[in-house]
Amino acid sequence: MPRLAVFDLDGTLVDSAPDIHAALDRLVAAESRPPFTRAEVTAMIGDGVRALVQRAAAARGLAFSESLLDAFTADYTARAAETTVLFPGIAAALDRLAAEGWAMAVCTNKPAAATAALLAALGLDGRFAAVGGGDSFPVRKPDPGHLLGTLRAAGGDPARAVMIGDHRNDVLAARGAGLPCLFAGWGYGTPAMAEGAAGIAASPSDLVPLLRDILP
Ligand SMILES: O=C(O)COP(=O)(O)O
Ligand SMILES: [Mg+2]
Repeated sequence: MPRLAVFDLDGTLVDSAPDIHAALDRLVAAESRPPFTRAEVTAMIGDGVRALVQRAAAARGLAFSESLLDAFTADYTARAAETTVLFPGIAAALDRLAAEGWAMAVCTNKPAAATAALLAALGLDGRFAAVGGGDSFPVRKPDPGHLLGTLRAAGGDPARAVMIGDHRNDVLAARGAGLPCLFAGWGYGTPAMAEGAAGIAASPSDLVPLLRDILP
């Protein structure tokens, strides 16, 4: 069975904060509220779209509602790939892992529809053996069931798999599932969130050697 690398999406494979930021600004501008700073936005990413919109609404004195969530989700899904790109070095790392026989999957708290649209726009839709979105299973990260469900869909073996992510939720899901987690230090998380990770990759160019160390 091939080794499996399970990647988080936002802040790990893709720099999606600019499009998330733009969509949040459009949402609150419609309610005559001022825009966000990038730091405010990246601190709100990681627990899925409902938590994101709840945090954004609270930060701008708006009442959270299902219609606010639906408005954000529809707008963001349609425009998720306007400025979002892979972090520099990710394409080369994925190519290298594929060449070395690794299988790959995505486990993200971003809803599956926006995830699929984004991966297709980036030409990555054929790359992954499975994509587990934030609404693909009854649970999501930090619940290990999200990671284990994605791993199972990818046909992976938990003893031959590594999670790579930039948030505490990625480390917690991996630990709960009994997998090592490699922390993506270039993402939106803070250094404290790496606690419990098997290692920290400072940049995407460190990914392949560190993954080889973790799973020879
Ligand atoms: O949608 C989010 O909140 C974060 O998504 P991620 O799990 O890909 O980082
Ligand atoms: Mg992330």
